Amino acid sequence: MYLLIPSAGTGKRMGADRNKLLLHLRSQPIIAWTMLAAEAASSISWIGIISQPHDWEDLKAIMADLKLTKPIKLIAGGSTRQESVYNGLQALPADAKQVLIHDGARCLATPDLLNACAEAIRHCPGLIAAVPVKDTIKVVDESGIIQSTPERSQLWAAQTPQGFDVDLLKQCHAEGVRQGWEVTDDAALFEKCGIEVHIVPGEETNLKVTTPQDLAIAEFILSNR
Ligand SMILES: Nc1ccn([C@@H]2O[C@H](COP(=O)(O)OP(=O)(O)OP(=O)(O)O)[C@@H](O)[C@H]2O)c(=O)n1
Ligand SMILES: C[C@](O)(CO)[C@H](O)COP(=O)(O)O
Repeated sequence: MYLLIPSAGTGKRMGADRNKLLLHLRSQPIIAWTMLAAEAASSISWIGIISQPHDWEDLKAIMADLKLTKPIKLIAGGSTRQESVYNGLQALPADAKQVLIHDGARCLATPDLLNACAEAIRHCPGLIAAVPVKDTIKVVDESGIIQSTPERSQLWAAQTPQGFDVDLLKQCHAEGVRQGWEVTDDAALFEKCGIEVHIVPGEETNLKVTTPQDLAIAEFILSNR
C-alpha cells in the first residue's frame, strides 16, 4: 500500500519557530514517530513525505537516523493541506491504485490502525479512521448564540489514516480546484462529489499534535505505552 504523509504545515497553533513536526516528543522529533509507525506497518510498501523543501535537510537527517528500510520520497508541499495532498497524488508511482493519507502530526497512530485501513480500502472507494464524539456539540452563530444541538449519535471525529481509490481521489481533487472548494480533509472532497466514504474504528490516542497541550498529552500517552 502507498502512504502519503502530509507534513508541510507551519504549525501556527503550536506557536513554535519552525514546523512543529521537527519538535521533539520524548526522544525524537514528532515526524520520526509517524515514520516509525509507517515502517512497522506490514501493509505499507512505499512512503511519500509531503513537506516544504526548506525542511528537507532536517527530514533527510531524521530518516537516516531511523534507518528506514522502505522506499521513501520527499514531495514538495503546498500552502494548504489540500494543496499538499494534491501534490502528493501527482507524485505517486503510476501503478498506485489505492492510497492511504496520514497526517505527519498524528504521530501516535499505531501500525495496526494503518494495517486495518490498508485492508479495508481494498473493499470500498473511500474510508477514514474516526471515533464517536464524546461531547455534546453546539452549532453557534457569529454572535456566540447557539443555533442547534446536533444528535450526537451521528457525530464522529475524523482522524487519519484516510484511504481512497487513487483515480477517484485525483478526480475529486481536480473538481475541488475547479469549484474552489476548501476542505480540511480528503474525505470532504469525496462527500462533495457524492462518493461514499466508510468509517474504520479509529483510536482515542490518535490525537493530532496541534497545540503545546497536545504535545504534553502525547508525552503522557507514550509514557504509558
Ligand atoms: N500546507 C500544509 C498544511 C498542513 N499540512 C499537514 O497537514 C497535517 C494537519 O495539519 P495541521 O495539524 O493543521 O498542521 P499545521 O498546518 O502545521 O498547523 P497549523 O494549522 O496550526 O498551522 C499536518 O501533518 C501538516 O503538516 C500540510 O501537509 N501542508
Ligand atoms: C485530516 C484531519 O486530521 C482530520 O481530523 C484534519 O482535518 C486536518 O487538520 P486541520 O487542523 O483541520 O488542518
